[in-house]
Amino acid sequence: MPAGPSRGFPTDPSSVVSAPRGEIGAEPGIIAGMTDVPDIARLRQIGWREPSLPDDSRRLARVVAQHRAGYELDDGVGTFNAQPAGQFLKRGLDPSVRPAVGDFVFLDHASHPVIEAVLPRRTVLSRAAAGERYERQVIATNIDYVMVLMGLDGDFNPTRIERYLALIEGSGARAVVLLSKADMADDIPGAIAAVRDRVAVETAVHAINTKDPSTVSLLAEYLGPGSSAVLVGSSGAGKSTLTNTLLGEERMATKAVRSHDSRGRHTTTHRALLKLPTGGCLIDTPGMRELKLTGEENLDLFADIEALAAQCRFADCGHSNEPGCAIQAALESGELSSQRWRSFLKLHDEREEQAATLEARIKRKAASKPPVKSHKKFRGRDEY
Ligand SMILES: Nc1nc2c(ncn2[C@@H]2O[C@H](COP(=O)(O)OP(=O)(O)OP(=O)(O)O)[C@@H](O)[C@H]2O)c(=O)[nH]1
Ligand SMILES: [Zn+2]
Repeated sequence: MPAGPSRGFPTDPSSVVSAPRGEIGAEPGIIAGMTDVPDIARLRQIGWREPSLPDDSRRLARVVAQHRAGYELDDGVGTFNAQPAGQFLKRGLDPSVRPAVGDFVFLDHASHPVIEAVLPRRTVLSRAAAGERYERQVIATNIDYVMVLMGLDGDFNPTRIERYLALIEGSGARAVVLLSKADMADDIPGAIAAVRDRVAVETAVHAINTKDPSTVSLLAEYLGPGSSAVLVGSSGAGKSTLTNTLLGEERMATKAVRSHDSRGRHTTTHRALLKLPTGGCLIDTPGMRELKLTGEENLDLFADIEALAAQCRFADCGHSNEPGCAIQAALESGELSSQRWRSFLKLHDEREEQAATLEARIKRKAASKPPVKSHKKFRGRDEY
């Protein structure tokens, strides 16, 4: 796993994706009526980890939301809207270099600010996206902790946790598993053991009651100054309730879950960067809330299985009844649990299926003549 939050923020200016200054919307002559450059303490609250400010006179802010019409930013003083520079609107540009939620960006000083550059990202959460090419869609950047929330009620499903972790793997962010509704569970140690069986030893697993204010102190180690976290998990898992508890106030609408399947209604309609009393921040984007498998997750979590498979006598072994199958041997000896093998197969099948769908879509697209599109208009990523 790549280095986590302790990793420094790269500030090598040569790696900053930059648009030529003043290319679009710079509106020379309009001097912004802006507040002072925010100090480091304010930036810390929005997740700035560097000991100092970058040596650049431009305004620094963080992207907290992306709308069809542009971006919403927070500079530690307040939120405001901004447009991307022309550089980011070019057709054919790899979408992953466009500003994304979580990015620190440089802006010009115009009254209608323009994002001129995206600073290097310390972590990138992304998923595959269907397009003319096989591309990555950035979900959020510069996230230190992804808190995977799962209720200890009908929602509890250790296999799903494994799948979330596969998605987080490789992002640079660390996963923290939070088993909510501990106050309603009968067998907490059993549930924790079931999860522990499926996650890396270094992954933290906590059982919590999201309504209990003492969870704040339990989670404080992840949410200190300069830290950025996101909460993910299925609807009804308790993300909004936990957010309220962490904020110490009722900021998010929560609704009772439907009793037949323990799933909640999707009650969250906004996305934002929330500054927590513990000093860190929570990025709350609907797109993050239910991470979906895309067909491109890496299967590093199953490196042991890949290693076993490499020992099979035949390179194209189907791992069923081929002679010299190392997987079958490991299943027989108990070295590999059948449950873990089934999880691997499930994830693997899902991945293949998704990849096939994506490929078919790309082929269909290539076969049909591309429509004439205007590339002048800013077209944001679809809202979720
Ligand atoms: N007893 C108990 N109830 C909880 C806990 N966490 C959440 N709930 C309840 O579960 C329901 C759903 O919680 P939410 O916080 O709205 O869930 P969510 O994950 O934000 O759901 P979406 O906004 O739909 O994604 C609410 O009725 C909460 O009061 C917990 O730890 N213990
Ligand atoms: Zn085999």
